[in-house]
Amino acid sequence: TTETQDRETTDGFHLVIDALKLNDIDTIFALPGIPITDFLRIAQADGMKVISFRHEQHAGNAAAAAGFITGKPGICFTVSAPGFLNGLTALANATTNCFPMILISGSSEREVVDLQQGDYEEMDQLAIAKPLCKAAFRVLHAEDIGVGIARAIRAAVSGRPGGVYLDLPAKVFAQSVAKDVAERSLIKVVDPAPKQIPAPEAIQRAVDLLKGAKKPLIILGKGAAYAQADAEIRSFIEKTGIPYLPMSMAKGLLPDNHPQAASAARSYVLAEADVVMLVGARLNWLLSHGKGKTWGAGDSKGWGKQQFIQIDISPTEADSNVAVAAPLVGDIGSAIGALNQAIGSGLGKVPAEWTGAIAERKDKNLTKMAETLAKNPPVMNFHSALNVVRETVKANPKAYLVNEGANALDFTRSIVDMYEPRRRLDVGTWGIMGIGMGFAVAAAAVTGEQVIAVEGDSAFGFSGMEVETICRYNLPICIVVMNNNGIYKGTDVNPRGDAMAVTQFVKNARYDMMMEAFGGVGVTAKNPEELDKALKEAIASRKPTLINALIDESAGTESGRITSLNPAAAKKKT
Ligand SMILES: Cc1ncc(Cn2c(C)c(CCOP(=O)(O)OP(=O)(O)O)sc2=O)c(N)n1
Ligand SMILES: [Mg+2]
Repeated sequence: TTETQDRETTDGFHLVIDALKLNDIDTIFALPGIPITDFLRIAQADGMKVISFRHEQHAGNAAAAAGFITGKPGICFTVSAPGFLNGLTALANATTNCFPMILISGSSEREVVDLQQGDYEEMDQLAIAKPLCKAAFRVLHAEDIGVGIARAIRAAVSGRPGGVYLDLPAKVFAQSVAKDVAERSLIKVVDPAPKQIPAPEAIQRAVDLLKGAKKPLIILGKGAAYAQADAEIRSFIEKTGIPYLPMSMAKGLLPDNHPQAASAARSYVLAEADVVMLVGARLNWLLSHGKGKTWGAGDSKGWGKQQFIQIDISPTEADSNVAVAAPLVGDIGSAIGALNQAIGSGLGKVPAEWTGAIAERKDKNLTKMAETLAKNPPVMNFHSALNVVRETVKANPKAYLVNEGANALDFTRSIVDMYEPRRRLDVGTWGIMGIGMGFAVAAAAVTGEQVIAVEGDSAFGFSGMEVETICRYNLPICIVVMNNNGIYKGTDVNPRGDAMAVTQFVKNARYDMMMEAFGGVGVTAKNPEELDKALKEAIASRKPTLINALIDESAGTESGRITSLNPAAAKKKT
């Protein structure tokens, strides 16, 4: 009878949930629809936290950010074909950022897809996902769900973390499986991200290089933040006294106002250092590929005089751009731990000429910044607005700071200091717009902490509809839209005058009303005092809030810090 049948069988829906729960995964970021709606209902009824979004890209971004924050793969569920494609951008971005996430999409039946018979939302999703992510698997039988989830978890977090795709054709969910078979089919993954211990000779080679350095520098990448080896890293930096530069999402590993922080003398230390230790930082475009003017080389393709030590989980990362004199392959916790072991109480004093020269430039630049921040121009600009955010984050160091835009990004990165690890979530290696609300929802949902999202008005537009998601779950997120009426600025001109210029938006748009539309708090801030008051109220109330900060539309530059990446516009034909 169905009674006995129920007692003895389970199904694919429940096997997916049991496999995730068995591996301590309790949160799913998703957008319902055929064939996953009932799965999401059952998961929610079964006690999983299911956060349902308005566009799959933001559900995927939330999964990626959850992965970066927790070290466990974030889970994103989408419908087939168009839903899957919407999730792909987040999956590819997670893979580029080395954030662990698993995109699980329902898909059409293999026999129909492979014969191209025109199924509902027919697409060969596995083949399309493969080149864009770290690993991709498909499960055809419910009793393989345990293996599928286990392999996806291990692939997402072991070695270099990244995005994994898991394809579940619709009928797998409904397949029934005898309970005892189901029990045996589930896998609790043992040690999904095994330590990779660096070889002693690699440690010695690095120590010898540092010992001989006159101008050593450490660069901390987001990999160093992700590693959650915070005490080991801090101890190595303080024991050696070596100046360090945190890349954007490594800010806060040590407090940005730490005496050895060299960010305020960034261009000087990159050009002048003689031995540079990269910790979870790749020598990609963000570090000018390790060559050219940034590194003190005469011509743009020339190599500087630096000798590089590179701590990376992947043995093939070394020499990707310039020679690496001391590759240190292993997980960052093990590598830094072994280095701390090898150096005992330290490496001897860093030459005072070097630390003195850095201090001089830091003081000069910080004094100049303080003067700029102290100005209170009649029309609020990035500096006077971000001075308020700077003080707010200093007073709330555990708050997560989500940040995207161009000027809104670059000025926030240099003006708003971070004091705790993994609290700054931004556009990452790709410099992608649209991560804002997905990252903010993940940070708030996974940690319960206050989130402050500093958004360019263009950047906000990519995920703005998720304001409804934020209100629906009543998340402690305060969005500050840096409203300068456009992409980069609001003053662009269309020479024909028959339409707004291509980078302009509606003047003084009322983004705050979007938040009010869904029951949140909307505020317009015309000056720093109003911005400060609204931020304080948002943090005190922990209510979803959007502050529409009106910023001087002529402030800032095209593309912010990366203006030089714009191809030179063809000279106008005279
Ligand atoms: C997905 C995507 N689309 C477009 C871009 C190009 N882009 C875009 C569209 C930016 C928005 C800049 O405008 P904003 O209003 O967000 O910031 P500011 O006005 O403060 O500079 S920054 C940037 O690199 C991108 N990086 N990512
Ligand atoms: Mg703008």
